Amino acid sequence: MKLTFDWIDWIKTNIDAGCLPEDLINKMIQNGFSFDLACAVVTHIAQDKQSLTKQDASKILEKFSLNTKTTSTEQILPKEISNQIHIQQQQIKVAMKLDDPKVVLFHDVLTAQECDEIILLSQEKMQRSRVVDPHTGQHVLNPNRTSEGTYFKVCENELFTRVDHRLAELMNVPLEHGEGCQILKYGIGGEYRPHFDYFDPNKKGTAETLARSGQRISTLIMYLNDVEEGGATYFPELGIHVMPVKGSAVYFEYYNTETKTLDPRSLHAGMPVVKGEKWIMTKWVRDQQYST
Ligand SMILES: O=C(O)CCC(=O)C(=O)O
Ligand SMILES: [Fe+2]
Repeated sequence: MKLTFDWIDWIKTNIDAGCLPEDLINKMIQNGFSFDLACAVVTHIAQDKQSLTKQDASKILEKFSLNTKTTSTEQILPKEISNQIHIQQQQIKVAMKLDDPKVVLFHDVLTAQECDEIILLSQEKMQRSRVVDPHTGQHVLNPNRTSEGTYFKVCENELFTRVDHRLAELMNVPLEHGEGCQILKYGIGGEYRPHFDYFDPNKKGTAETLARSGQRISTLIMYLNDVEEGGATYFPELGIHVMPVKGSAVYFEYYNTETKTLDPRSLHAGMPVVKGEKWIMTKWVRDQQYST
């Protein structure tokens, strides 16, 4: 069970009303919290007799979310209680959030200038996109993915040092768990048919990457330009279309590190571009340190 702002509020209200800490701890355990976490949070709040500001509650949430962060993908994005996330100088806006499965739409993850700079740097080194063949593990051309692409190693230059650190903080994962950002460009008719970002553990070709860097757990797709028509990222199982807006991004999770289960509801597609072109940047995150 995940600690939320509402739970902190509930504990404080009941402590102030004279309830016994033991009763609150029991209630939390009944709701799926671990004994250790329930004890730690209730004791912490009971010790402070002051009134609790929203800022205090956020601090408590951060402190105790960190303790449990790596045990479950539910712990990703602990700062989502707010409609804004302040990272570096960037004021990232939380525009929409689906709890289960977790899908979050962000605005202003990248500045317009960063988007333009990334496109410019990528233009020089574009290649037709390849996918990992699940049978052989080789990178092969695939008709399901009619786009051109390139990638930048983690912290490859000054721009990506800044951006990769920002994305690690936003996705609440260690920098080293992120793959290098991948850039894709789709022309008219270009698309990426429905697929999963996680690796099928039953396929021979994925064994090597799974053994080396672990499973992918989450994705952030960032839109580097406004597409004139078409080009939405579509989640058919959820009925969600994310329209490309320059600087915005869609985040989604699909691997529960506690139960080791993959979530097929994360099926998604890049819909065909009808007018204009579409540029995106994707960050995939592993459950272990990523190495090539
Ligand atoms: O083009 C899109 O909107 C989807 C891209 C995608 O699925 C990916 O990069 O994994
Ligand atoms: Fe994808």
